[in-house]
Amino acid sequence: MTPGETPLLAGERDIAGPAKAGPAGPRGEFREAPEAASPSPGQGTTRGHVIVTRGLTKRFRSGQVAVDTLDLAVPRGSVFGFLGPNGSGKTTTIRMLLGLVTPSGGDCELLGVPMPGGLAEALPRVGAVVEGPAFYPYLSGAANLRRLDAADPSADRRTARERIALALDRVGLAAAAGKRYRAYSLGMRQRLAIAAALLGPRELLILDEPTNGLDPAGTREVRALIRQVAAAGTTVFVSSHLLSEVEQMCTHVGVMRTGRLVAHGPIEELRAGREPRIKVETPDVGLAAGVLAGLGLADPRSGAGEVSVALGTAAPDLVCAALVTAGVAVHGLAVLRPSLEEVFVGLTGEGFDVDG
Ligand SMILES: Nc1ncnc2c1ncn2[C@@H]1O[C@H](COP(=O)(O)OP(=O)(O)OP(=O)(O)O)[C@@H](O)[C@H]1O
Repeated sequence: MTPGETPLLAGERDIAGPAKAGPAGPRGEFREAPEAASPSPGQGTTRGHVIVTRGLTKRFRSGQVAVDTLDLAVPRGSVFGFLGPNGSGKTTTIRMLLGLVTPSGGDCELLGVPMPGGLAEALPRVGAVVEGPAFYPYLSGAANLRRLDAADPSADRRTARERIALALDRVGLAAAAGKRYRAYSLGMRQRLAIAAALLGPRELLILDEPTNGLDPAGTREVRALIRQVAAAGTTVFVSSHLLSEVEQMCTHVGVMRTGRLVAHGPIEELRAGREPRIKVETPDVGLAAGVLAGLGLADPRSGAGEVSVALGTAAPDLVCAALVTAGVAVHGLAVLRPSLEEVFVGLTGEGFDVDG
């Protein structure tokens, strides 16, 4: 959210879609940007990407470059985590995608349609929880959705009732549909915002920091909902400043830092790109190190009462057996896989605030 901007509802990040706006690879290899060449606008649909940007840039009048030559490609069917610390340009990017902010340079394409020219075609197929109208505290969840739906010129009046019921059901609020909004928990409020974004069939759901300000229970609710929405076939593009959150729910990730994309690709490939290590806890560090070296395991690191090496393709049980056979007192043995954070640090050369 832009500094100085006030949420329409206290304590909450509002709302909803269909993505409103004024003029508003499949599993490729994980790599560092900018070498990760995105498909050109116009290639998005053929390559199965729902969002494609090329050189997308936003320089505000103040001179601030919020987004700097962004090349992004979001595969259809993914849950794409748009990760970066506060102020790294995530919201500005989303606003440009939805036609809420005019880019200063570059191109973007939403669902295969060049923006902003194709807004009218693309936006009804996109749900977004970025900004928008407030929910009314004294109206029920269902009544709030009826108001939003009635205000959407692209929505079909004849199907409103069933679409609203379906949306409430999808977010698990069917039983609380008649309850006043002000009685909703923060998690329920955010789920209602997502329901508002799902009032029609959407190919893409864009969520800007959907768990911001939520308690752990609300966060879990929203995460579970995102997984469900994705499992039902909607691509989800979700921004977050929390690495652990992205790691838990996303299939792909793009990492922003000061307006630039510093890495992007499938999370699994990112993890797989790092070699596991095996750590032995033992009072016989020297002896253990010798055995591990004898097995051809490289990159030894010794500490007090422990030694670790790169595991490579060796089987941990055989390593353990070799240690024991050689007389090493094995007090503990663990295969360590680097956390995503460690991988990012390796890729970007620095870490960032993962806990918010
Ligand atoms: N309207 C604006 N005018 C001037 N600068 C802006 C404007 N909107 C955003 N910025 C600046 O652009 C940079 C990127 O902001 P943006 O909101 O896109 O980041 P973000 O990653 O979404 O962070 P947050 O989660 O805190 O919103 C920040 O330095 C911000 O202060």
